[in-house]
Amino acid sequence: MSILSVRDLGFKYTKDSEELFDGLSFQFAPGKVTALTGPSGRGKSTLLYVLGLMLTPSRGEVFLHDQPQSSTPDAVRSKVRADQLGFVFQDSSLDPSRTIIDSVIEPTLYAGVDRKIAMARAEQLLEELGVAARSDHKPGQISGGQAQRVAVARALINNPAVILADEPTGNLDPTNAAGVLDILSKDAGTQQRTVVIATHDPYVISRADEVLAL
Ligand SMILES: Nc1ncnc2c1ncn2[C@@H]1O[C@H](COP(=O)(O)OP(=O)(O)OP(=O)(O)O)[C@@H](O)[C@H]1O
Repeated sequence: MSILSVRDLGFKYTKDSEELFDGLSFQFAPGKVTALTGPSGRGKSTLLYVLGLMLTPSRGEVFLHDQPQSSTPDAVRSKVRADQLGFVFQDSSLDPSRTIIDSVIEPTLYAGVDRKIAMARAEQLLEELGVAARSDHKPGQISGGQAQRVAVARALINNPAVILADEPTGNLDPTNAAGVLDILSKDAGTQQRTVVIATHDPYVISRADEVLAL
């Protein structure tokens, strides 16, 4: 069974705009990290939004656990997103009024996880990502690179089947970039999680199990 795949995929932002993805068919390998590469403007970020069920393809289909997703009602898609997908998006800025730890556990509220269990997992993830000491701080009090690692913890908190990440190492120095990739790829292997990372970073590409070039 496949966790995440696309078939004959095309997407247009408007009726008259150029179609992206050229009828792409691809199965993302479960338990593996796939780097999504390609020249600027080819549609890497857009593909993450399509895979994340935030944009609907203009042709073809996205499958999660072999189930087609495009024609499902919005409420079902929201539930699938909350339960099965984790996002690390560049523009997913953290809520400035919440502490880091509250930002990380927020997705567990929608999934109905016990707060104590959520807190313990959040603390463990933050520690693995090297931001534990700052968990009671607010986003304005941490650096861009720390915020990026908090976003990774937030994406992993519900143990999703799929992680979709847009340049997750963009603000990080090589040591921290390696740490983020370690946690993403370790989790991919042990949890059979499918990880898709849109990136230009040669280091990320070299660490990925597979590469999909758009
Ligand atoms: N909201 C939008 N409305 C209309 N066109 C858009 C929108 N977002 C992106 N595009 C266009 O869609 C194409 C793909 O953009 P996208 O950001 O997915 O590319 P990318 O490969 O991720 O680029 P980069 O590597 O520069 O981040 C581009 O031509 C872009 O201008």
